Amino acid sequence: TGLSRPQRILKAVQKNATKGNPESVIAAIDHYCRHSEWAMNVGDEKGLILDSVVTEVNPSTALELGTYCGYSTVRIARLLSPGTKLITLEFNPDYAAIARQIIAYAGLQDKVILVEGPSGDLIPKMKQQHGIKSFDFVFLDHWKDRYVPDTKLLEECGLLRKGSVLLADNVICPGTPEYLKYVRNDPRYESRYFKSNLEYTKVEDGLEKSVFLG
Ligand SMILES: O=C(NC/C=C/[C@H]1O[C@@H](n2cnc3c(NCCO)ncnc32)[C@H](O)[C@@H]1O)c1cc(-c2ccc(F)cc2)cc(O)c1O
Ligand SMILES: [Mg+2]
Repeated sequence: TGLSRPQRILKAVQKNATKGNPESVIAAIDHYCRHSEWAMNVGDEKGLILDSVVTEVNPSTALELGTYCGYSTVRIARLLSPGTKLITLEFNPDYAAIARQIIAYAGLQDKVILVEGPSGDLIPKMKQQHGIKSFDFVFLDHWKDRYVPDTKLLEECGLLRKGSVLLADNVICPGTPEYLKYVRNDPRYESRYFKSNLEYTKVEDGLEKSVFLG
């Protein structure tokens, strides 16, 4: 039945990007998804907001929920200081295999730890498996109905500290109403909405940045 969409995205990277050049990998995926076929990457517009928050936080420890093809993984990892790593969780082995190749093509394999499996099982293992005390930065971009349970799990596992920053994609489209209620009503969070557009479209979407106050 031919190639999958992630496989076609990988081919576009191999054809149009320069090995070891993360900017060219990002540009190749954005060009392909804007002009050939849409895919659920955070994209170039929301990607600039992601970049600015990652740069501001300059995290020593970072977590991404939902790798998919690794587009936002590359965006985040390219901005990390030397010696720091991004842990990204992906439970679909086919997507994980593509993401590994895209991350490697960007030359960022040494800055990324891609762990295959469901976040619900993996989050409680972060301390003992990866020596994580807490996460400075978390990017939520997996199933939208999992943002609240996984945020609560991060709290319960003691993986958030005073000042940890959560950045959530798609809070308008497809939408995460429960999550917005949670972080906007809980006094332990200071939240702010960054208005943007759904990747590669003119439809409104945005990112919610929430600082855990401890
Ligand atoms: O649905 C969207 N994203 C989901 C991402 C899922 C990826 O994350 C992986 N994943 C999911 N849950 C978990 C999990 N844990 C939870 C389960 O145990 N643990 C580990 N990995 C997980 C999947 O395997 C995928 O790789 C979306 C849609 C639109 C959209 C907008 C408008 C439209 F018209 C159509 C679509 C736009 C977007 O930017 C979007 O992000
Ligand atoms: Mg998304």
